[in-house]
Amino acid sequence: MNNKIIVALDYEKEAQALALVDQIDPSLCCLKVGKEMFTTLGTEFIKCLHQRQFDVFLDLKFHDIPNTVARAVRSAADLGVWMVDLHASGGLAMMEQAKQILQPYGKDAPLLIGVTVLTSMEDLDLLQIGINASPMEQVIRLAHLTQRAGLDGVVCSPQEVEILRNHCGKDFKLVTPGIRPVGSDLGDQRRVMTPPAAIQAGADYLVIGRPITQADNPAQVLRAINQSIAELK
Ligand SMILES: O=C(O)c1cc(=O)[nH]c(=O)n1[C@@H]1O[C@H](COP(=O)(O)O)[C@@H](O)[C@H]1O
Repeated sequence: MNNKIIVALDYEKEAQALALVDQIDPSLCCLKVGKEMFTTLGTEFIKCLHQRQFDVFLDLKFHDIPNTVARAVRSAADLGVWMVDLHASGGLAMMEQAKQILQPYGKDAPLLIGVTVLTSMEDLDLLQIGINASPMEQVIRLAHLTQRAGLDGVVCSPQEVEILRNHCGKDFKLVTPGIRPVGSDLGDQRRVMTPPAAIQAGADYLVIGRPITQADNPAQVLRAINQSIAELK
């Protein structure tokens, strides 16, 4: 898996998503299907992307009792997705059970990733939900818990990557949304970095949505971002 870019296909309609997908090559990026498109289109859409040879990150951020989450993760594995995620704040038992259910899949199991603190959140947002810690402190705490449960990595903001790399080692996957090329709109993202800066900090994968999907020429923007990363030493 050499692709560093995961394009977040956050579109209302299948035709909009396929208009982009059909212009690009699977060597350029992986694709993320999230709550909007999965709720509208379901598993058929995942199969349609697999037919086009793309690796798919099923981003449904499971968060429930251990039994329910583990069974949902097994369904994702049966779909053949490359990566699936759950909220690390669901706790150790939930994450351990989800990891456990993937054992029979061996090396065909999807990467199982824990979401730490959403990239849209800052100190005050955490305080409002009763967490009296900075995003950095909370991300580190949840990353340790995720690693203890045996998961493959975490979703965090690019701003936490450098420190997490030291805490969690080189093999722990760091997946970072909150990516904004210079000059692009922040939208609801708060803890952000540019694509080259996130890669230089040590991110394994960059999740990028609107800067690509809302562009006049999404395929061209994707190629430009890949180029900006390829130029890094
Ligand atoms: O798990 C995610 O992918 C995710 C976690 C997070 O903390 N922040 C975050 O933005 N995301 C997702 O990453 C994508 C970012 O999209 P843009 O803000 O449009 O680049 C969206 O599909 C979000 O659902």
